[in-house]
Amino acid sequence: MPSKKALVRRPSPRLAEGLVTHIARERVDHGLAVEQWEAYVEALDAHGWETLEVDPADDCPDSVFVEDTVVMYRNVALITRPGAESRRAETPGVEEAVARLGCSVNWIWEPGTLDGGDVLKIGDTIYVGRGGRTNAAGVQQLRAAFEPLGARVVAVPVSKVLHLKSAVTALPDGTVIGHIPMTDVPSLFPRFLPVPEESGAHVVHLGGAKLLMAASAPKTADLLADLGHEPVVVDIGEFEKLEGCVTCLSVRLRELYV
Ligand SMILES: NC(=O)NCCC[C@H](N)C(=O)O
Repeated sequence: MPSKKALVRRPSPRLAEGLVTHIARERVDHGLAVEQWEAYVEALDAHGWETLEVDPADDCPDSVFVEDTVVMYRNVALITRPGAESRRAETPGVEEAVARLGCSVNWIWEPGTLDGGDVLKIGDTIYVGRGGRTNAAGVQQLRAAFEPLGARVVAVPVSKVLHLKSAVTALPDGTVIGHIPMTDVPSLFPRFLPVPEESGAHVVHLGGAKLLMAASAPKTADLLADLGHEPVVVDIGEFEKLEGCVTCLSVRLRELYV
């Protein structure tokens, strides 16, 4: 059943201590980050998404990146076991939120690790990045959770960026977009469109032709507009300093059974 709800989570007061793995640490302006987060939430609201705030996890610096804590397929919520130990305390609040929404709940268990940012769904194909945060046991558990429901799980290597979706996301027609220098094996995707900027690889389909994108990728926004898409641009610069992107600041719930 189609639904248009999105989980978001207010930035922790400790946001500036968030993990940084592939880039140099830069000072995060907390006040500006909160303003950017509010504008991001407003952009979802303005395009018909009912945003639901998961209870804040103030002791968890990276908790705003809520996408990493749960993977949705149909109305099943797979609670992850984040690859970074400092992020594991983020999951109980998310579990409670999805259970309240009537989702069936499943879990990634030790020794599995999996971050939601490593999971890209295109129809019933679920690409999963095996990289710094998601291990082989996590991939197997993802398969076991969703293949019996009709999904096909395709594992792809990720070595150049934090998560699979730091490298690639998909347009509404299923074309995968990515910045070639950050993508391990572009040929694994049946239709691949290279984009000129690293952050241009990140889009959230808001509905219709609208694509939520970061302000840091103006050339890619022009490219996508020229192909008939309608970029909706938000500045998420403070989150990009922590390797965040537009995809990881929300979890879209499109198939709740209500
Ligand atoms: N899915 C995502 O792209 N998540 C971004 C997580 C950034 C956070 N600083 C982390 O390293 O876990």
